[in-house]
Amino acid sequence: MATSLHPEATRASSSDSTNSVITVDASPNTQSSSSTPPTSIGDSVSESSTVVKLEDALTTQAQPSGGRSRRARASVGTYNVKVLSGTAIHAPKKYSRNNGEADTQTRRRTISGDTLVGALELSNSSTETFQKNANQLVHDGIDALDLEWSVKKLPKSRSQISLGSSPKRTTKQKDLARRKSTRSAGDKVENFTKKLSVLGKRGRENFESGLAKAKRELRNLADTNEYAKIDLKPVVLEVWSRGKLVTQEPPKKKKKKEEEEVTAPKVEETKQVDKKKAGGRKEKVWLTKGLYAGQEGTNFDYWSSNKGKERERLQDIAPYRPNGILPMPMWHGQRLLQIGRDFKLPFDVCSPLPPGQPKPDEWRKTSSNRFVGEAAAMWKKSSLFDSFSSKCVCTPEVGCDDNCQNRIMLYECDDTNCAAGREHCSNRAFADLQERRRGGGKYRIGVEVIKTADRGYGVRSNRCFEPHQIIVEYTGEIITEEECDRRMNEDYKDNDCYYLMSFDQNMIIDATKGSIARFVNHSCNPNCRMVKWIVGGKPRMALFAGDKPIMTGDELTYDYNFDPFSAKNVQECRCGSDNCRGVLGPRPKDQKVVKESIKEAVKAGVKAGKRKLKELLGGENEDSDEKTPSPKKRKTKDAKGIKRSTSSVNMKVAKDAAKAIKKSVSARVLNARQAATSRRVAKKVTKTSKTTKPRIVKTYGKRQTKLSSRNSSLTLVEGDKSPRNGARSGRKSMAKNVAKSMRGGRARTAPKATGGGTIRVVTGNED
Ligand SMILES: C[S@@+](CC[C@H](N)C(=O)[O-])C[C@H]1O[C@@H](n2cnc3c(N)ncnc32)[C@H](O)[C@@H]1O
Repeated sequence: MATSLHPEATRASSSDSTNSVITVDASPNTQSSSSTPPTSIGDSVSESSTVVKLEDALTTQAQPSGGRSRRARASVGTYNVKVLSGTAIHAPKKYSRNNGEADTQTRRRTISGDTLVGALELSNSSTETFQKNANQLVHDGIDALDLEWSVKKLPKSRSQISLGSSPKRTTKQKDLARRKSTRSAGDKVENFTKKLSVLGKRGRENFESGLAKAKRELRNLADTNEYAKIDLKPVVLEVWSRGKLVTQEPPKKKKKKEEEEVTAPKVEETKQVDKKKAGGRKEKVWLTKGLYAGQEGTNFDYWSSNKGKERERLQDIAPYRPNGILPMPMWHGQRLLQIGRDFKLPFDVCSPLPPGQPKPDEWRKTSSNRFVGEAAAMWKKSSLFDSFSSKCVCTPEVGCDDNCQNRIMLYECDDTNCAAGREHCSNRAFADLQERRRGGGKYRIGVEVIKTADRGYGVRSNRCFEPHQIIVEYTGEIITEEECDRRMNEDYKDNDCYYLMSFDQNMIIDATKGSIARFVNHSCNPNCRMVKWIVGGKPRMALFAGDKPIMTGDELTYDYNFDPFSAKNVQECRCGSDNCRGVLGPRPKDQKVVKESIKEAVKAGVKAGKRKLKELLGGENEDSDEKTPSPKKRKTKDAKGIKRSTSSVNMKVAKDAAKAIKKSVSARVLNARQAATSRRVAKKVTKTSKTTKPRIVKTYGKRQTKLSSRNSSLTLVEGDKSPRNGARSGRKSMAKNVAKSMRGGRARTAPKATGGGTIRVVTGNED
């Protein structure tokens, strides 16, 4: 039966309090089991005298507390001597092994309480000091050993203990570490050991052995479950995963978040559940739905131009999906499906024309100009030859840009006339062309002949060209006017088609033997220009891209821009452009005149009528020598017969004048209409003349009127198989006209005037 040394100790013994240090052993000792005082001397002798003193002391101390303490005092005789003497630890184990808990408690008692008390009991004789010291020492011991912390709180294993020293410790672990250090080196322990020095040898031995045991116990307890509430798992908030630092939220924060999530609306919850896997990681949507899953569509800017029904139609094909600064490739595909666009494969991917295309038989190709007959000698003799020189003053820093003098004058730069140098000069189109063609091949040459549906042969591009880039040179034989006439009358007399272009210094390029450029057709909305340049002191013609780039496969065209000498022979244009003039050449001048003539006729008629009216009225005024009265005055003043007759005469004159105006206006309108009708008839004749052979010779010629114009003009002479004389006379007149126009051009010469050469093409109809 267990009794307590102190009323508090009694309470403690009945509880699991960690402070219950001085509880009495529950050993079945008969002496101690008896609640009655000792009846024999032996009994009393067996008890230490200090026990009596202790009893007294306790009694003295317990007296003021009343009856209960008395009972406690009465039970003093039952104190376990072993316990008090500090030998209880040597008691047989069977007495202290009722259960695990009791065992643990027993061990604890043994370590700190009983031993110390026993030691004190032996060494102290004074009851009061004993009491004080006992209490003090017990408390100090408890503090020093720090047994107040629950062993349950200790880590379960040594490895877990070592975690406490890791750089990232929890507060609990830190606290534990602090306590440990206190226990090992604190002041309390120091005081306590000082006090221990007053103990006797046996007491010290007991104490030391107890301490050693305590250490062992602690080590053992480290592996028990008693270290509860300490994080069993290592607290790792940051980990490296697949080369990335993954920071986990601290548990507190996580808990808080979880609480918030619980209160959040259910919809969000379900969303998160969708996104998250069981492991807590986000589900990779693209694994199941593809890389573009969840991507928003393009902003569909290209729809902005489509309004109304068109937009509705497109909406039906695929619903509008807004947003997206840079649409993903798939939306480009969608755009293609919806809007559609002409896709042109580059030439090196797709050969533009299938094999077996019809080729012009009569064409003999040359890639450079060649003087024939007297042309070369005449060319050199010309005083203008010396004028073909220019020097640019461009610097290498700036290069030959748009301000290059040579460029403005349509002179190509070369090593002799360029100040910028080859590397910095961009005014060498012909040299570039030569370089490009040197390797040969369709792509480098860049053009090929095609057969058009209704315009004979034509030329199309085999590659893309930048705006203003040189495409192909117009080359042929350079002949004099006389030679041109001879050829037309003799060599080409049976030809349907002539390729003669007025060139320079009264010379003509005959491209019958010439470059592919001769096949380039006319368009009222062309994509190219034929321009004459001075290259190395010699004029050369070439086809250049227009203001827009040219795509692979585009048919190349330029504006023939020829000026017909006669309105009778105009060839119908089949270029098919929106702004087609209807004829090969500029819009006939009298077409504009028609409108103007009507207007002018009306104006003139009105003017004439007014004049007549004035004359009538003015004559009257002159006769009277009076100031012209106001109509009111006159009314009141001249309300007589003469005046009346005068006014009636005036009325008659006015009527006549009005009639005259009417007549003249209607006559002029009639004239204008007649003119228009005659032109329509002439056009009809021309159309029919195209289909019937032999044809009338059509002679056109035009001098370049715009000095700044880079476009060449074309003189077209359609082949004629009608009576030779007529044809000859036609050709002669054509040659004269061309020569005249060219001479005129040179007379007013400015270098720019040479920019547009006069082109004269002699062609037969292949239809
Ligand atoms: C210099 S050739 C062009 C090559 C010619 N198509 C051929 O097969 O040799 C000019 C002639 O081509 C035809 N042509 C060119 N452009 C035309 C167009 N826009 N409309 C109708 N015919 C055109 C006309 O018959 C014209 O006389």
